[in-house]
Amino acid sequence: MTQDLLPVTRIPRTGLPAHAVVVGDPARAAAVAALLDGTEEVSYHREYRVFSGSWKGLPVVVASHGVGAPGAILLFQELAEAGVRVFLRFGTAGAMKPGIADGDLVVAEAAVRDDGVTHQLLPPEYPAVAAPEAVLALQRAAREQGAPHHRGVVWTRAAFQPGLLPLFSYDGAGLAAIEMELSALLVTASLRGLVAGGVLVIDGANADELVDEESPFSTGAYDPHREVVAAGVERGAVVSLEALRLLAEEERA
Ligand SMILES: O=P(O)(O)O[C@H]1O[C@H](CO)[C@@H](O)[C@H]1O
Ligand SMILES: O=c1cc[nH]c(=O)[nH]1
Repeated sequence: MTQDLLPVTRIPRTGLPAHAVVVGDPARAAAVAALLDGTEEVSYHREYRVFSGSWKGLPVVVASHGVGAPGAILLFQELAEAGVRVFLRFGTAGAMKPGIADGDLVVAEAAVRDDGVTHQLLPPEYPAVAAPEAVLALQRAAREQGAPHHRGVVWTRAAFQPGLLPLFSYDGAGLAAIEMELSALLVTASLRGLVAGGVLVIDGANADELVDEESPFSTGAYDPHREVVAAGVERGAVVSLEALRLLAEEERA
């Protein structure tokens, strides 16, 4: 008999744990999953690679959603259909504020909904906010792991690089970091009464600031392939899993 699979990601409709870490890169999903006990690959279809296992006794899902919110939201929706109730996005991002260094973590309090998909689903006034308990669990886990971290509002933006049209600038708005999927996760969770948050490893400055005048498609110093970023990713993986454990502990209390 064919297993009952969800249509886009091909994850099973039932039987997944309720707590999930979601990441952009399928290779990062594998690296986070390698930290679990009893890791199993659940499915791997398109960019959506899904593992299950347990972190200090807590059953968890680790899944990749690829680059960009229109594709990522399909994973978030199907994981929610499959019974995931608590989501933490563990991604990479460009820093937008002085004092936030490469390899540091940014715990998101909210996200600007420039994601390229949720405006087709909801009025623009609908907020993308992280669950306060997720913010506090991530902050506490970062502190306990000794990971340099910050809290702030994140800009989720569909365009990674600028093109010919001028992009709106949030200069002066105090945003902490820029990435591409978080607001879609936060909105998905709010609409369904689920818990979501995000923690991002800084892999350079906002790519917009780094474009080489002579090569409009160069992202200059944007470079996620450095030791300082790899070290941040290692810390961030543990911080994400620990934060899920703290959230589960709080749910039981
Ligand atoms: O490292 P991930 O989780 O993919 O996150 C960031 O990296 C990608 C862009 O390089 C986008 O997906 C962005 O959100
Ligand atoms: O989406 C992203 C990720 C890293 N750096 C950026 O500038 N943008």
